[in-house]
Amino acid sequence: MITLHDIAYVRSGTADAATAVGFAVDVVGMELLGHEDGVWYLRADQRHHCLAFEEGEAGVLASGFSLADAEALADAENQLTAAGVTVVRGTPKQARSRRVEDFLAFDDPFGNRIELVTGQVQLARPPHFGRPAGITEFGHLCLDAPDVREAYRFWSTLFNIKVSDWIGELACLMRFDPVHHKLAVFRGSEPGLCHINFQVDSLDDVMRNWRFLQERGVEIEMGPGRHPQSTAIFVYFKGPEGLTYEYSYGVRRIEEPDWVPRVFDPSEPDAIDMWRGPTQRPSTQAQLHRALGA
Ligand SMILES: CC(C)c1ccc(C(=O)O)c(O)c1O
Ligand SMILES: [Fe+2]
Repeated sequence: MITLHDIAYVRSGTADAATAVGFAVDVVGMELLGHEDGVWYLRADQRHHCLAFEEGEAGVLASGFSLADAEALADAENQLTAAGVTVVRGTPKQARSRRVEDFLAFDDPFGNRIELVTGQVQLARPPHFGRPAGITEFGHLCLDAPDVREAYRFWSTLFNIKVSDWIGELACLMRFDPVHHKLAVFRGSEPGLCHINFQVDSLDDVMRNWRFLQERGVEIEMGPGRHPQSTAIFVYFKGPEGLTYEYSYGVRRIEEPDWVPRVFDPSEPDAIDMWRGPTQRPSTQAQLHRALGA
């Protein structure tokens, strides 16, 4: 089993770096750490970067996960190869571009490019945020896949991944540490990045960000709302070239060794946002009361 230590980064292509980077700094609130050889590095926490824009065609390029060390990386290569997964080792130049010591790359069963990295550079100083969005850390990434159950089988058989909750066959929320999820898979017709999440420091930060996004005319995709799964309060919004960002606050941790994943019904209005729950008395109760002359 391959032991994932943490999420590392999302690497995304951009045909318009100025707009993509400008949004990440001025709207999302990240720090532009710098750029080199056509790659722009955005920072949100101790990581050197958690979002890299690479000049070229727009669209997600890879999602990076960190492993403990070189031995773990070599072992991962052996396990993936034994499982019939084609593995490509990164070159020193490519590793430098990712600010990691070493890495390997492979595709999940749907064509999502995954990179396992060691020695992701960390910076001691706190980020110089583009604006005070209250970001505390890169929280999770959500991939698209046509078959969520198959995605779960892939991740849970090869990695230290457990499912925390299901939203039917629509989404799978997975963890490899006590955080409710750091990897999610959402049903989509094509591989891709559903969204990138940033944790913020307070409920006020979610709501202040929502107001800021509205005033900037940013497309709000969903929320503010509250996820019944992690109980986090969230807002999703659209950035340039279709990159969806999510701020959320209050993601729960799962400390119970005997946690049993729940299955939420995606046909229910409150499956993703518990604030969309019924506000009226269920019609059956109302009918019953009327019938009883209450
Ligand atoms: C709808 C998506 C996949 C989703 C569902 C639940 C949570 C959560 O409980 O925090 C998310 O962060 C999501 O992005
Ligand atoms: Fe999310």
